[in-house]
Amino acid sequence: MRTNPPLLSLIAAQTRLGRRSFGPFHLDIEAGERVAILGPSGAGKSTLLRLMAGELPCSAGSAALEGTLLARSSLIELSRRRAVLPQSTEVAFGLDCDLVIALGRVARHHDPDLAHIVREAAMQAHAGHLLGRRCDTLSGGEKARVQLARIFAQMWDREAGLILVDEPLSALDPGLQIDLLDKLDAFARQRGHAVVAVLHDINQALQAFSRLLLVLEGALMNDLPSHADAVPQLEALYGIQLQCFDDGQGSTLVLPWRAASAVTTS
Ligand SMILES: Nc1ncnc2c1ncn2[C@@H]1O[C@H](COP(=O)(O)OP(=O)(O)OP(=O)(O)O)[C@@H](O)[C@H]1O
Repeated sequence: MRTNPPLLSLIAAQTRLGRRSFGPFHLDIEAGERVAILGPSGAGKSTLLRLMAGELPCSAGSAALEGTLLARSSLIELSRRRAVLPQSTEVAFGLDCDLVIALGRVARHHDPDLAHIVREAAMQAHAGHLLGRRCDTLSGGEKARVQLARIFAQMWDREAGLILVDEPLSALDPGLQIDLLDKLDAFARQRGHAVVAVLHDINQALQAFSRLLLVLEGALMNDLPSHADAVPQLEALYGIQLQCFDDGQGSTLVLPWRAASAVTTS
């Protein structure tokens, strides 16, 4: 019998945006898990992530972090236990990158290692060379690295927390995508953090994540292990055919092939 509550627990959780309702979502995230959220554009992936983060309220059901309702947690409490990298993060007022990364630690009253942690977090996110630069002068990929460094700084000296990221790699070149995904994984593994990521790249999800949440039309269509067996559900999710390849290291790679409707009519 389990004694501890799950790291994150959504129980029939629903939320609303305008007239549209999302959910009910019913799922647990356990400490140290690697979970990818996949689905077509506009399906509700970011909305689910924001519900998990406590950024959107539950209109029904509940969302709890380690047994405490998100709605009853202060922002300072939440920032100690979970970090969020949203899809777009525009920085106003031309702040320095150092300051943007340090914002990850703003909830701490006493932070004697701040400068060291900001520097180390920047190095891990390949943003060390950007320290001292104004954030509003950076390219999209450079901004993404600074924001990832902010998350690293926030969760640097925490254990078994939750990292929620929304398309963290989409502005990066392929080499940096692979490298930063490895860095995020290593960072989280060293500290026992769970990672939940909204992704558009099915191969990244299959290779670097152990569980897939498939979201369609505002609802959770499937919650299943990240494995070649998930390919039929992925095809149904996107309405495409996926050709599968063995990567020679025990994982499956997929190539989007054509729209499912085109297949049936040909
Ligand atoms: N404030 C809002 N009011 C009304 N509708 C909204 C609001 N914010 C988002 N939506 C709509 O809710 C739906 C889900 O949005 P969401 O950002 O969760 O989708 P997504 O799956 O993350 O999409 P993408 O892959 O394109 O980023 C979209 O149709 C979007 O237009």
